[in-house]
Amino acid sequence: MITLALSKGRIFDETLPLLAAAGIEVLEDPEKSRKLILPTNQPHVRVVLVRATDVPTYVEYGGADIGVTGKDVLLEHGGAGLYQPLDLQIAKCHMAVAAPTGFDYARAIRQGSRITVATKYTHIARQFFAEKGVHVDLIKLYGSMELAPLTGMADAIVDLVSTGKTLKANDLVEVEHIMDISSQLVVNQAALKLKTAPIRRIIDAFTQATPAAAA
Ligand SMILES: Nc1ncnc2c1ncn2[C@@H]1O[C@H](COP(=O)(O)OP(=O)(O)OP(=O)(O)O)[C@@H](O)[C@H]1O
Ligand SMILES: O=P(O)(O)OC[C@H]1O[C@H](OP(=O)(O)OP(=O)(O)O)[C@H](O)[C@@H]1O
Repeated sequence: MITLALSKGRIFDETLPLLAAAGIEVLEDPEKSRKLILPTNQPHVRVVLVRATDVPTYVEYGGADIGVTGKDVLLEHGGAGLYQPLDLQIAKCHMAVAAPTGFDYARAIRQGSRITVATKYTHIARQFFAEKGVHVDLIKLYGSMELAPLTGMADAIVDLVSTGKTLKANDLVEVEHIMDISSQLVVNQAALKLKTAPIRRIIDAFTQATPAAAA
């Protein structure tokens, strides 16, 4: 049995065409079913639905053999013990620093001021500001980061940006591009040794179906 960990929403939706390329069809719609283990047309392949932030943990501890997870989640998790063979080029966005228009971020940085930054991505933020030599107080949040500067709790945020609509709707502007983000295939190292052939088949099919491989 091969167990694949996915999160509901964009990761599940954008992984479906890759699964199709591997001849795998998920037999139930996660938006309609309350099941957490979904069968596929291949009796030896199943999908488990977990929180996006839990995908690396499931794969690390063998709850799943393989998984699809954002680079953001992977960097926060640390990626310990995970084989990362492929950037799938799906769920693309970027990590950015954003601030209210009224906050002169460039000036604060120039003057070496200490700034308060709210984010779900504390590892990425800490490393980014450390490399820039910026003094930051980080406030860990689990969602709705945009609210922090609007309520006066933080000077800026570190969050994911795709269309920029969320920032715009909350009167925030992007002031730094930290890194491009896409989703990665992650594999449990022990599973790769024990189930080499079926896992390799999936990696190869996904590789063929990703834009990078086609280019
Ligand atoms: N607006 C976006 N556009 C494109 N990709 C995105 C966007 N937001 C997030 N992503 C990517 O998709 C992944 C999954 O995001 P999703 O919104 O499904 O989960 P989440 O709500 O961040 O996680 P959790 O449920 O664990 O809090 C993220 O880790 C990121 O890599
Ligand atoms: O630049 P945008 O296109 O507005 O996307 C950015 C938003 O997407 C993510 O959130 P979430 O996954 O909750 O948002 P979504 O699923 O509604 O895009 C992220 O945390 C931002 O809030």
